[in-house]
Amino acid sequence: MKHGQGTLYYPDGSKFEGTWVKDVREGHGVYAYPNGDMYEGEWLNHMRYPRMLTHAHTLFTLTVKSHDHFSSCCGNKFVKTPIVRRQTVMVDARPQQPLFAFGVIADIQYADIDDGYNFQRTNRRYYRSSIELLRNALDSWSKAAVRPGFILQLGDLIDGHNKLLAASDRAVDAVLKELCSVDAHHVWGNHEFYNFSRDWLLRSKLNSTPQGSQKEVGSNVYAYHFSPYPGFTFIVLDAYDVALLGREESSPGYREALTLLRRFNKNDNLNCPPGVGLLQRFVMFNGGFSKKQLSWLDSVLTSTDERHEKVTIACHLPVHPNSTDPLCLLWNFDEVLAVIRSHSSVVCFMAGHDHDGGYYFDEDTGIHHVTFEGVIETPPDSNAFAIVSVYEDRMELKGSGRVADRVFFFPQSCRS
Ligand SMILES: Nc1ncnc2c1ncn2[C@@H]1O[C@H](COP(=O)(O)OP(=O)(O)O)[C@@H](O)[C@H]1O
Repeated sequence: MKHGQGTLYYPDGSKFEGTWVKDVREGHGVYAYPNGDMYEGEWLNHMRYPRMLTHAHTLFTLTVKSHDHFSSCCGNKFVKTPIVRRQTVMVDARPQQPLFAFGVIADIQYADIDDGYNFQRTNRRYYRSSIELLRNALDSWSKAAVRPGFILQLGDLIDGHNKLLAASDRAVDAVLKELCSVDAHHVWGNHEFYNFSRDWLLRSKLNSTPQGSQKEVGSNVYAYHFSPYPGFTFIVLDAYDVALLGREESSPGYREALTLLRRFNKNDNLNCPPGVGLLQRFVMFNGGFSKKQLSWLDSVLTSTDERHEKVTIACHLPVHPNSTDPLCLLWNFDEVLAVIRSHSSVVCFMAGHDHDGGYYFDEDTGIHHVTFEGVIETPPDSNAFAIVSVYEDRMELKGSGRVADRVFFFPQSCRS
């Protein structure tokens, strides 16, 4: 990961020399283009600073917090030097008050059991205290200057261990009781399917589809969209639409997913990743989108493009390889990237699943890909949640604990 002062040489012959914050160009830097052009100035979220300020009338300074525990070399081309702890950037200050705000939390994985570890035994898991961290998040959201209008719960609400202990109902009731005071939009993750069938989930309180849009994609797919504020749409996607999880072994859906998975994964244990690199994503605890869901997404985005809206997508599995460990990537990530890249309205893609979190700004499209740090691997004395304040030209994410602060500027093409 690039963090601090350094120089990166790009394959096209260009070069950036300046400051990085968790792989993102931020602060002062010089970009040399292959044709000899140069830009020296301030950078934020990978973007040249003046480009983002074309609409600004008044300016104020915003201190962006950065974590100080990442500082390693990227191949042999990144020169590591001391890291930046804080930086001051300038942002458009016209809309002092956000239009609205929302909360985000991922991978709570609550279970009333003692602490444990992930499969590789590299990260500790705090099953029992994860519900306490959810309470911290709810308390913080309730005291925010602009209270979140809704919460994006990015999946894996309770842990698969509950199934083994016949405690699934008790655990999900306990967590949903905490969430009853907020308008939560629930995304489904692999642990939902360890505990419950797809039919059960569709009939449960974990189905947060708004009234009226129940059958838009098809009766068995859990995907919908909603608009909390004029000009802004949020889309919840079903990452296990094509998957072994949640399907009866005798069903056509299971057989179709098994055929696909077996093409890439020859291991007896299908949770054991095949090969290296991006191939690792072909494991049973991941899934993908059907053609039906992709074409529904395409049609929703066609409408949001026409209305010049800003779209945020919520999904359990990340879809950009640079925003996650490849082990956690959606099976047909390339197909969904092709769809969202063909539309101008998508500004942000939010996911969970990879508990270490990740972030990548796709410069070509202006889409921010954020993977949220998981509550389950967050020590009881820390936190992992965010509040996102939405303005006309940007979203400001204020992270707590392991979640870093970020500013997501909207691409020019989205601005009305
Ligand atoms: N390399 C692996 N080989 C075999 N099984 C694995 C491997 N990695 C994970 N698993 C299994 O896959 C499931 C999901 O893995 P886990 O790391 O617990 O995912 P999550 O982060 O969603 O909790 C678990 O049942 C785990 O034991």
